[in-house]
Formats: sequence, structure tokens, C-alpha cells
Amino acid sequence: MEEFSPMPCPSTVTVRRNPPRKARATPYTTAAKPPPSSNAHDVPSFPIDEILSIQIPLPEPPKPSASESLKIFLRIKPLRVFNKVTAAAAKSRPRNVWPQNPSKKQNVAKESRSKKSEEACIALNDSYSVTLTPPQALQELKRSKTEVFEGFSHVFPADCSQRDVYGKMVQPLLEDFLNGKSGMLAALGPSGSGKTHTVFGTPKDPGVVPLTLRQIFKKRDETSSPVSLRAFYLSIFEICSERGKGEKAYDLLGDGSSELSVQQSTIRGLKEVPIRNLEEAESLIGQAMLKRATATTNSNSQSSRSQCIINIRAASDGVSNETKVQSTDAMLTIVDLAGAEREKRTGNQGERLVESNFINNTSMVFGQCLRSLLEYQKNRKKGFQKHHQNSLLTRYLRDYLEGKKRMALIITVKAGEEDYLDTSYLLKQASPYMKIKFDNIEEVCNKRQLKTFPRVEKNKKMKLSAPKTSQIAETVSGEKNQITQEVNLEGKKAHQTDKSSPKLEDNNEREHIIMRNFAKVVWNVLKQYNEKLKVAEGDICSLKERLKNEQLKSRELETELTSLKSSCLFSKSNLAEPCLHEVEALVHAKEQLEIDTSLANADTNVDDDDPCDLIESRSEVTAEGCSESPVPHKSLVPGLGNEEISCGEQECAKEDDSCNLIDSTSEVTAEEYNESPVPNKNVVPDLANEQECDNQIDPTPSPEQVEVRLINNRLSNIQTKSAVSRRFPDSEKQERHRRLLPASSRLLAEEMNDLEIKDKQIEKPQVKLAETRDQEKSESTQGREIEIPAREAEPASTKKQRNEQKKPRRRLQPASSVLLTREINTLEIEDDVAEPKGTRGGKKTIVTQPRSQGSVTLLRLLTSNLHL
Ligand SMILES: Nc1ncnc2c1ncn2[C@@H]1O[C@H](COP(=O)(O)OP(=O)(O)OP(=O)(O)O)[C@@H](O)[C@H]1O
Repeated sequence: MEEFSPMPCPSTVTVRRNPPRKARATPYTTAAKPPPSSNAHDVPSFPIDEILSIQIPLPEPPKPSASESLKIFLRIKPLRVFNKVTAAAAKSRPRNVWPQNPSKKQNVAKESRSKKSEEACIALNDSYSVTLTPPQALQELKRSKTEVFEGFSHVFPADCSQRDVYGKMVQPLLEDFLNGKSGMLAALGPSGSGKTHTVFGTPKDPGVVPLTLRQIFKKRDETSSPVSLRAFYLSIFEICSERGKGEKAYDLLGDGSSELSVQQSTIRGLKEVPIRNLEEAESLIGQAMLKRATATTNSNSQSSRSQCIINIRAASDGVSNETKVQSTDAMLTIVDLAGAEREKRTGNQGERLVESNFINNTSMVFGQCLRSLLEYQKNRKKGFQKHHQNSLLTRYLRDYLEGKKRMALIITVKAGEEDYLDTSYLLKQASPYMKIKFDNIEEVCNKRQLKTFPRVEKNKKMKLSAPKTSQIAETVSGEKNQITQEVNLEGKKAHQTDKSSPKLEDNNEREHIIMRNFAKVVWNVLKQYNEKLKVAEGDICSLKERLKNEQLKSRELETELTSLKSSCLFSKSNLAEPCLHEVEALVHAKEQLEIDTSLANADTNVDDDDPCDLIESRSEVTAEGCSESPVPHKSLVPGLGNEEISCGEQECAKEDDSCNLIDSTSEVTAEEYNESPVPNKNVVPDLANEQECDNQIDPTPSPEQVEVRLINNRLSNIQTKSAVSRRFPDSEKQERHRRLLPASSRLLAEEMNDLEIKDKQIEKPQVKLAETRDQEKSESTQGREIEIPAREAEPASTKKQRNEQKKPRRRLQPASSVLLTREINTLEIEDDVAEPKGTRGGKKTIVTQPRSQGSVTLLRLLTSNLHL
């Protein structure tokens, strides 16, 4: 049983799913292992020293292989060309003459200053690379960077000689040429950079072509090799623009018409001149140079305005068979390109400008072809982009630009700071490799920022610009090197900052002022907008409040309207119930009117009769008249008038029981109602009342009767109003008036008020008398029954006042006001007409009257305003 006893369980179990991978040997693992720590949990210190001590081999600059079909050389033109004129001037200056001319002294000082300021933008690193540094101004503005161009077959420094160039560049080509291999040599560069100087040189300092010719004939003479058996031919032609429209080729060694016919890449009719010796060749070259198109520009006193091509063909001498000749021929082509030039620098105008455009275009196409070839050389998998079709020159040199034949290109550059842009452009286009140097440039910030945020942290690495096509090779050295570099650069930068601090301060100060002013302007504008916003908000609030008030008012009015409607409906269904609200509203409108008019007439009214007496007498008369009248002296609106009176009765009964006449009046009224065949008549005859009373039954009254009825109606209205007015004190009346009347009714009341005042002015005494009589008749018992209790109930002063108010009731109104009143009165009639309904006790009779067009319109307006 002991055999099956379980093993003691381990405290931790490691389960490995994947097989363990072997890590690559690192310096740490290969190096001597640290002594085993006694404590397993001790973390070994990071071997920073060891890592930093590792020497990573720097990538060597690519060197052109011998098999490459394109070799690029770079020649730097000296900053100041020492020519004869300057030398002579220097020599002629007496050294020991004193005192010197102050103006001359100043000029010398200026010259020395300009010499100092003229610093080279390009510096030679080694035989294969240069560093191009932008001038300080450009560094600040464009944040341009320092670039390193490398991969050149050779870089000729400024102090190199023509022979150096020949030896390094032309010699290998010439040897191949003499061995039967064709080759091409081209000089490319901005205007005035020394292309022509390099290609042709001067008699004292001959260039590539004379040196080559010398070498050819020298070799032929020195050796008895088969080379000596060859014949050499020289042809020179130029390609230039034809007034900017097209390209033309001209034979520079031809006689007569020198224009050549061009078919694609072949040029026909080109004269080849055999050269047997050096003198002949140099003479021909001299002739061609004289024919070549040149012009004076700001950049160059003898600027080439065409692409010049020199062909030296080597042919086996004595072999007449053309095919054989062709097979063994070799061609050495030397091209002096016209220099690309910027308009600003050359100052070209008109035809010269057209020329320079052509030159620039040709240079650009040549550069594109060159770039394609360089890229293809670097990475043949990419494929070759062809651009040669775009110009005659590149078509002609197609084999070379496609890498089928060997070519050597010499780039000539100027080293001055002002030539930086030209040089940079050209080098980016034609240099085999380019490496961008990352500069540690501190961002330009103003004084305040510098003060507020002192930058202690590590400077940022900035990539300032990079061409797409160029290869960017960032050399990565070890951590140690980087740290060292950074420390050095920081030190340098600090030095630079110290140097340029006054300038920077000025700039920063200026920027600070500009920004401050700008901020002020923005602040002011914002302030103004803020104020405007506040005002607008206030307006919005007030408008909202107004809107709320208006809504409340409209709600009140709607409520009022609803109540009116309901009361009206109620009154329609039951005529015994008055439409109180509307009646009250109308009555109050009239009441106000009457008060106003009575106050106005108080002084002028000479009628000192006791109103009470008058009322009594009127009541008597009315009682008499109405006892006979079949039509009760009803007011304003049939039905409504009754209702109002009824209302008045009720209220009076409540207010004052001591009113003696109420009962009797009520009785009379009741009797009248009962006896009247046409109750609730809105037209109450006054003058014609007697006639009516006589006739008693006349459903279609004559116009005169209608008019009289209207007047009576008006009077009865006034009376009714006055009666109602007594029920309320003045202040209360005003309030009620305001409250009860809808807006339209108020307007109407005002209008009526005006009308009445006008009527009063035109009133005549005799009409007054007649009216008084009529009124006495028309004022039915309801008038009395309301007035009398008021008189008795109120104090004497109030009575007197009221009497004064009563007096102006006796007036005649013009037809318009009468019509208006009638229309108001007939509001309910219309409803009644539209919807016949039962009358109280079946005694109410509806009498329709013909209406005029105006009245109909007015009626409609009133109806709409009253929302009835
Ligand atoms: N390396 C040099 N050493 C001395 N003088 C030079 C050198 N390069 C150029 N020069 C002088 O500079 C002037 C302009 O040179 P050159 O005419 O060769 O320029 P270029 O590039 O041909 O200009 P363009 O394209 O306008 O014809 C000439 O007077 C020439 O003698």
C-alpha cells in the first residue's frame, strides 16, 4: 500500500503550453554572466554601460560601382573668382599712401563686410559628399534644414583645377571611348555656375573638350596601337528655342543654312568634320563657340542660351565599309547645357524670358530623366520612368538617359549663401543620395513665453522638409552617441541663441506688440457683441412678458366671449333670461358716453327742470301712451332690452325697496308686455308713436316711421344706460365698463361717444322739444322704475349730479349714428331671424328691417369683433 501513497503536492505548478523559444544571443548573454545572486528575487541592474559601449558600425556612404552607367560628379565654383580686373585693381592700389580717401575707405570697409557676410552654403564633407546649410534667414523663416548629399563619384572642391576634373571624370570615359565604347559627359547646373568653364574652359585654363582632344591626339601619336589607325570626326550643334514655340537644332560647324532637321531622336544633316590634329580640332571648336547663342544676363556676362552638343566620333581609319565602321565606331558626346535660371536673378525680359523658360523646361526634363535613372540604379525592381520624350535633347540622348550607354554628369554649383536655393534644387534633383540632417531647432517663441515657460526639457527633433523622391537615410548610432550628440548640439544651440539673441528679441518684441494689439481689437469686438447680446436678451424678455400679458388678455376675452355665447345661447333657449354680459357691456359703453356728454353739457344746459319731475311726467305720459300702444317702449335690443330692464328691476328691487314706483312700473311693464302684440320691438316710435298707437297694427312701417323709431330707440338706449349707470358708482362703473366690454365693444362705445358729442353740437332747440316729448313717451315705465329708486335712495347732491347727467339725454342723433346704433341693436335680431325661437309667453314678434350695404358690412364687422 505504501507504493501507491501520493507524492507531496508542490506549492506551484508551471504549465507551459508552447515550447520554450530560444532567444537570440545578445551582448548581455554573450558577455560574462553576472555572478549568481544569492537572493533569487534581486533584479540585476540594467546593463546600460555595456549597451552603450557597443560600437555599431556606421553605414558607409554608397560608393558608385564601376558597372554603373551613370556617374555623378560635383564641382563647386569658388565663391570669388579672382579675375584680371580685380587683380589689377588690387595691384594698382598704393599701400603706403596716407591719408586715404575716406570714401574709398568706406568702400573697402563695405567690401570687407560683404566678404565676411558672404559665407558658403555648401561644405565639402569628403570626396563623395557635401553638406548644404541654409542661410540663417531661411532657417528662421522656413525652418529649412541642413542636408547632406552624398554618393557622388567625386566632389571637386572650389580650388580644384580643370585638370583634376579631366583626370577624375573624363579620363576613364576617354579610355573607354578609345577602346570603342561610347560615352557621354554632360555639365548641368544653374546659370553662371561654371558649366561652360568646365566644358570649354579658357585658352589659359582649358576645359574638358580641349583637354580631351589633346589627349586623343597625344595618345594617337604616342602609341602605335590600332587606335592610331582610327579617324576622328567632330560635329557640334546646339538646340535652342524658336521664339518659345518649339525647339530647333543648328549646326555650329555647317556652312550656309545651319538648321538641322530633327526626327524623333535623330538629327539629320549634321556636318561631321574630320579632325586630323589638335589645331584643327581647336579651331573648329573656336568657330563653333563663336556661332553659339550667348547673351548677357545678370547672372552671367556670357550666358549660354542653348544646349550645346559636341560629338567626337572615332572610326577605324581606312575602312570604307560602312557597316564595319558602324560596328567599331565610338562616340564621345560632351554636352554643355544651358543653365537653369530664375527670373528674379537673371532679370530677363521679353525674348530673353522666353528663352529662359525654354532653358528651364529643358533642364527640368533632363533632371527628371536623370532622377529616374538614379532611382532605377538604386532599385531596379521599381521600374524605369521615361521622361525623355518631352524634349529634343533628352530624345537625342535617350540611350544615355536610359542607362544603355555610359554617362558622366558633372554638376556645377555656386557656393554662395544667395545661391542656396538654386544649389539645393539642383542637388535634390541630381544627387544620387540625400540625407537629411535633423536639426535641433528651438521653436521661436516670444519673450513672454520664454519668461513664463522656460524650456528645460530636451529639444524636439524636427524634420523640416523632405523631398519625396530622395532617399532619407538616418544614421542611428548608439544610445551613447546620441546622448553625446544631443549634449553637443545643445551646447551649440545655446551658443547660437546667444549670438542671435538681440535679433530674436527684436522679432519677439515686434510679434508681441502685434499680438497684443490684435488681442485688444478682438477683445473690443467681443465686448461690443456682448453688450448687443445683453440688449437683445432684454428685448426678448420684455417681448415675452408682453406676449404673456397678451395671451392672458386673450384668454380673458375668450372666457368672456364663451360666457357671452353661453349666456346668449341660454337667452336664445330661454328669452326670459337676459344676455347679461353683453347687455352690461353695451350699457356701460353708453353709460360712459352719457356721463361724458352730460358733464360736457352741464354748463350749457339751461333746462333747470327738476329731472325727477320730468321723469315723473314722462312716466305719466309714457304710461298713458303705452297703455294705448301695442308696441312696448322697449330699448336697445329686443329681448335684450327687456332683459336689461328685468335685470335692472331685479337689482333695483334688491338695492332699494323704498322705490315706490317700481311696483307700479313693473306692473305697467308687465301689462304692456302682455298687451303688446309686437313685444321686444327694437324700434320704438316716438313722434309716430301716437300714429302707431292709433293704427296699432302696422307690421311694415313707412320710412318716416322707421326713422322716428330709430330716434326713439336711441333715446331709449340712452335712458336704459342712465338707468343702469345709477346702479354703480362712477369708479365702479369705469371698472366694470373696462372689465365687461370686449375690445370691440369699447371701441364701439368710444365711437358712439364721439357721435353723441357731435350730435349734441348740432342739436336744435325745436328738435329738443320734440324729442323731449318723444322721449317722454318712449321712456317707458322701465326707465322710471329704475330712476326713481335711485333718486330716492341717493343723497340730494348725487341726485343733482345725476339730474345734470340726465339732461343731455334729449338729443337727436345723425342718421349715421342712428344706423350704427340700430345695427348694434339688431345683432340679436339677426340671430333671432336666423333661428326663430319661442318668445316669452309667445308674445314676442320679430320684425326684420331692410338693411343697407354699409350696415350689413358694419354688422359683419361687429359680429366678427364680438365673435358672435
Ligand atoms: N571653377 C571656376 N574657376 C574659375 N572661374 C570660374 C569657375 N567656374 C566658373 N568660372 C567663371 O564664372 C563665369 C561663369 O561661368 P560659366 O559661363 O561657365 O557659367 P555657366 O554655368 O556656363 O553659365 P550659363 O549657363 O549661363 O552659360 C565665367 O567667367 C567663368 O570663367
